[in-house]
Amino acid sequence: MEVRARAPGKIILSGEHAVVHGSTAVAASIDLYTQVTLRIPSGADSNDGLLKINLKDMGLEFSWPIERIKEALPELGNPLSSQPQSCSQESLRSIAALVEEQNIPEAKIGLAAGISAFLWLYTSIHGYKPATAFVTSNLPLGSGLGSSAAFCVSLSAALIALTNAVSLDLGHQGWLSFADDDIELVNKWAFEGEKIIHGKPSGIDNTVSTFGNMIMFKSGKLTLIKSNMPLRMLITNTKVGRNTKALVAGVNERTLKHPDSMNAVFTAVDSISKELSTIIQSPAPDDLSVTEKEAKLEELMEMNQGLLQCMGVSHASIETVLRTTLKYKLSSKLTGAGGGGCRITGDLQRTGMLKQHAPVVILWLMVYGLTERGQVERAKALDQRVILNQMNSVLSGNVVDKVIAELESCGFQCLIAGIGGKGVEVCFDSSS
Ligand SMILES: Nc1ncnc2c1ncn2[C@@H]1O[C@H](COP(=O)(O)OP(=O)(O)O)[C@@H](O)[C@H]1O
Ligand SMILES: C[C@@](O)(CCOP(=O)(O)O)CC(=O)O
Ligand SMILES: [Mg+2]
Repeated sequence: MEVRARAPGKIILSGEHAVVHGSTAVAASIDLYTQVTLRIPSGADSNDGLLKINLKDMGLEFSWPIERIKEALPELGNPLSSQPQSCSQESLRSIAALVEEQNIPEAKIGLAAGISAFLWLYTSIHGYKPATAFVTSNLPLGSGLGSSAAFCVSLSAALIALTNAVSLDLGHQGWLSFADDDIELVNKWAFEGEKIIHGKPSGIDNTVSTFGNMIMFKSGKLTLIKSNMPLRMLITNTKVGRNTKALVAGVNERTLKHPDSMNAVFTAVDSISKELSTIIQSPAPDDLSVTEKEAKLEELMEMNQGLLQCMGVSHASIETVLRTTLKYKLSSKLTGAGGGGCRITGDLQRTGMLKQHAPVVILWLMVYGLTERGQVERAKALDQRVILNQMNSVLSGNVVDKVIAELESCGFQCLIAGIGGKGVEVCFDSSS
């Protein structure tokens, strides 16, 4: 039996961190994916009695004899794929021991959290069957683009697809979406994996990776957003080390210290996210209102960035990007967990879960109408005369090309992402 699953990364347009404390956030899927191929051998082909995970991009493979897993996690003998289970502290300790046995290279120690999530999800859904999971991704890990969620969602989808808990057309050629109830199950399992990687996730990342599109999310509930504006994002990767779990814990600590002030910050973020989603969804009756909407979105983004600074999750490298884009009158904000302020605490330090790893932070800004591709789209959407006026002022400096060149000269990486595409899909057809 073999299946492939792929799930997208995401950007958070507003509300990261505050969403963990109950505020509204807005997020969209991006066109970068993690893909998991799961092979469960049948009959004589026993896979040497091993459970393996092969991280193809990194050239790393980890494996455990099934007997060793049985001994470490004896309570998982009767897996219930239709009932997502949280990993208990006791199981987490046993999993940490299984991961430690693999001697993950020190430079890649951040992978320990992902490998732990794999062991929990696999054994909870399939029990003690030998199998191999192959993983590839074009998302940078630990960057704010939701690689942890894309990993958990694609893994959960592949695992669930090979059970009786869902009904999928095995003869279907090409990529296939789940039915409504089944996709909820994938999302719930993925959330259990995210808990192992993030500690206290809001669930926004796994939800947007599962359902795709653009979503508004608050306290576990999602509302799909239909954007009436073609948005494109310039994403800047500062390549500064950080870890979501540590940053979320840092915001929590600050909230315990200053509950009233921090709650006021979270309330302000809630209003920003709601206003942002209203603007994105409102119909654009004329050309001017599109420009006005863009200006308002930029202002809201700038306000959200200020509040993220209040939460203590900005970083000197992020400030450098903000200053650089501001020179060109473009606002930016960090997306995802942010950067800096990593904190290592005793118990978790042992498992390597809180150490810094794959070093990147992402920022974004709207580039609709400012790149050549954006201008073509704007030309389709707006009156030609207005476009020419706008293009003249914008093109005189070719703003986006200049800002990209300057950001890259600081050592940052830039990419333009398409947003709001499909969520998780599976494929049983090895030819596509
Ligand atoms: N393709 C992958 N293979 C293995 N582990 C992964 C993969 N993608 C993500 N992870 C796990 O998720 C961690 C990064 O998650 P996180 O700190 O939340 O940042 P982000 O979700 O923004 O990329 C990695 O260090 C690793 O443990
Ligand atoms: C900071 C947070 O809001 C988003 C984290 O995103 P990422 O793991 O940095 O991609 C945490 C969460 O919502 O679970
Ligand atoms: Mg994450």
